[in-house]
Amino acid sequence: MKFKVEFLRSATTLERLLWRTLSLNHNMGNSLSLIFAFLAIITVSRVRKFYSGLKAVSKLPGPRVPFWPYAISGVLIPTTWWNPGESYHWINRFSVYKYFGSEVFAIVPFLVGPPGICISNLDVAHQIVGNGRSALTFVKSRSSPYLLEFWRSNIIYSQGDVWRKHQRVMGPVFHNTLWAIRLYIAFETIGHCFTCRYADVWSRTIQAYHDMVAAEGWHNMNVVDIPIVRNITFKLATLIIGKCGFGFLFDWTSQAPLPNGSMSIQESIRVVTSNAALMTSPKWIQKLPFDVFKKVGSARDELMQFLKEQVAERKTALSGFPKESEERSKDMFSMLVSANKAESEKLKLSDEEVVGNIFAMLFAGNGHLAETIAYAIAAALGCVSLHQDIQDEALVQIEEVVGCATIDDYPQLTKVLGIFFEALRMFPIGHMILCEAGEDTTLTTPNPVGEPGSEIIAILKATKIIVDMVGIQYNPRYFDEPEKFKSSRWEGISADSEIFTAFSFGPRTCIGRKFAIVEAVCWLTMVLRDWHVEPLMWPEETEEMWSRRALSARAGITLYVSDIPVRFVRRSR
Ligand code: HEM
Repeated sequence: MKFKVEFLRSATTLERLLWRTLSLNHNMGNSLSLIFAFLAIITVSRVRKFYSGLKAVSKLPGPRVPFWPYAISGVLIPTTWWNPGESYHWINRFSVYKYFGSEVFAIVPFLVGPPGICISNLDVAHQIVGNGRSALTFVKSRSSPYLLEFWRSNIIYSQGDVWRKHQRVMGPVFHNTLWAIRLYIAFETIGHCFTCRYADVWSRTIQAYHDMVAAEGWHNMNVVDIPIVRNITFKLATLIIGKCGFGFLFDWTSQAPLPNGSMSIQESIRVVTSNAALMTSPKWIQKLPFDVFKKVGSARDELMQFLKEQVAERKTALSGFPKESEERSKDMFSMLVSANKAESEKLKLSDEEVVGNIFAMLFAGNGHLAETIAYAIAAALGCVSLHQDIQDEALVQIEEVVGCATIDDYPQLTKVLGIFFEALRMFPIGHMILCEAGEDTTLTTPNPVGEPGSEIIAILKATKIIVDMVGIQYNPRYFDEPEKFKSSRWEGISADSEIFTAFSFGPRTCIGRKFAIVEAVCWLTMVLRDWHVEPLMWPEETEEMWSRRALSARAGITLYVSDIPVRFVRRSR
């Protein structure tokens, strides 16, 4: 009934006529005419949808396809010539923008989903995610309507004033901002120096490296084969975020059990992370009687409960004895709770929002925290394994910097930073930023290289906008020979520079950028200092064949890098 009312309200005269025919025929029981009328209505409404889609994107060139790539149908059907699918921009990264002769193209579906624009030009991207426009012109879009229900209100998925409220509390935890200083003064007894925060990430990463070598039994091995390198990097990432982020007490081998649960914290993080897409599917799917759904559901609920208890515990600790508070305040979770405590009642986050933020950072967004760093470091090892010369150059610098003892050495490790940046350029783990036009608007798109001037294109409200990080980072306008791994392109670019775009840019840039870079540079430094990293190849396999097999990825919530088998060969000292 609701459908009928809505349909008739928005239908054209022809569609109304067809609807009447359908109703009439239905009364007459003529099933053939019924089917015909039904198909006619569908056809007319889809044709109408298609033309309004073309209008919404100013008829920009691009694929005309049945499904929007991020609609359930578009995701479930594999990428083919008629269905772009989630990995379209990744699979076609060397050719798609060239093919359409522009850095902006439009996907217009005729069956399911909205029209959308893909962008590989930075000037245009800045018009969307940069400063300058009204916050309502382009808003963050959720790939699934169930996301908010699952992640609750948090910094990643919120907009406007709600986002500013989250940012106000979360920002100081990561940046040395005025708010942070205010907070530091207000809570001098519990405040923790902000450079120390990253020094903590650095020293714990070094510790994790040594623990890993001991626990995996590598200390007396000259050759170590690692068939799936992300298994190691995921363990590292979970450990570091667990300790520096949340103060959890686990190490490389020991597991920290959830209080009421059947699994450990690490295991629950792994289960939820690797099934994040499933958890954001409709409720009825999650209720299907499959073991995997039950396992993921209980991992999520137990973790959520555990985090709630942790908030309460930290609140008590913060108002307790200074000594006890000082201990607790060293992790970001406690900083978040105390930052929230410092806010006026009006701007405070509820306990549920605090948990929502922790939860969202652990799992939402581009996979986040553990998964993004794990995949990024895995990609760096894979890429550099094919470049012994780059490893040797990095080693010279590492040895000059004498043993990478402290975080003070970090700015001098530019070669290792270059390796990490270049791998993240080639494998942008946060592979796209999905927005949508909040109102009718325009975009100014520069003409192709060599043609001065620009063009203004009109965009209608609700059009999806994909800031394509893959497209940007493979765009020959910014990178010569983008298909080649050249870590030297980042020489002289500071770790904080927005020229490096893989962490996004503008007001909604990644707040964990420094955390991720410090951890990755530190761990890669330790590995490259002690080992040659080589591709672990099959017999008869060449480097080209290995590269095609092992250095691949697929796009989903994040860019899932494949197994990347590598071999560590001990350096002779
Ligand atoms: C290599 C690792 C990482 C990569 C490649 C990465 C990339 C990104 C990207 C591309 C965005 C923008 C997403 C969007 O606008 O849709 C983002 C946002 C964000 N990232 Fe990261 N990230 C990484 C690690 C981290 C870490 C370690 C943390 C936290 C400790 C973190 C916290 C966040 C948060 C909270 C946002 C949302 C910011 C906002 O909307 O205001 N990220 N990240």
